[in-house]
Amino acid sequence: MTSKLDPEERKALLLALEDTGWRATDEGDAMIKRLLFRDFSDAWGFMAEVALLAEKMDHHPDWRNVYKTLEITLTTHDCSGLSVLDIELARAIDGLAEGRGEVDRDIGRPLMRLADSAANSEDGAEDDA
Ligand SMILES: C[C@H](O)[C@H](O)[C@H]1CNC2=NC(N)=NC(=O)C2=N1
Repeated sequence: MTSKLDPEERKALLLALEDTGWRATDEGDAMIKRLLFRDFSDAWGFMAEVALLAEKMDHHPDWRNVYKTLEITLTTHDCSGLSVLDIELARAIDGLAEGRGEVDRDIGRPLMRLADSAANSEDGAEDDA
């Protein structure tokens, strides 16, 4: 069973991912990134590659595609929060997206606040920031 990242680990790992455009979601313990592609074909091609990777990792994104935009949400359902698998998938997605999708960095509050709030709470289960 995958476990949630511990607060120290979490802070270090999430801060690095904030640089590549990952943000905290408004609800739940999850992170989100929005990519803008040239057209639907490029977005779908990218999703196909991520899907194969996710199958290999046995860890899957929650996502929403509207025409050429793609919103990817990562969380680990098995532990209701962020685990090392989300970090690994985020890094792999960032690698695949390089030079392809334009990152929308203005999609909500920073990931750092998510990292901080979990580090300060007792069990890290809720983020009420
Ligand atoms: C049985 C299988 O390993 C699990 O259901 C995996 C599949 N993919 C998953 N993906 C995500 N994002 N979270 C999970 O908890 C998860 N669990």
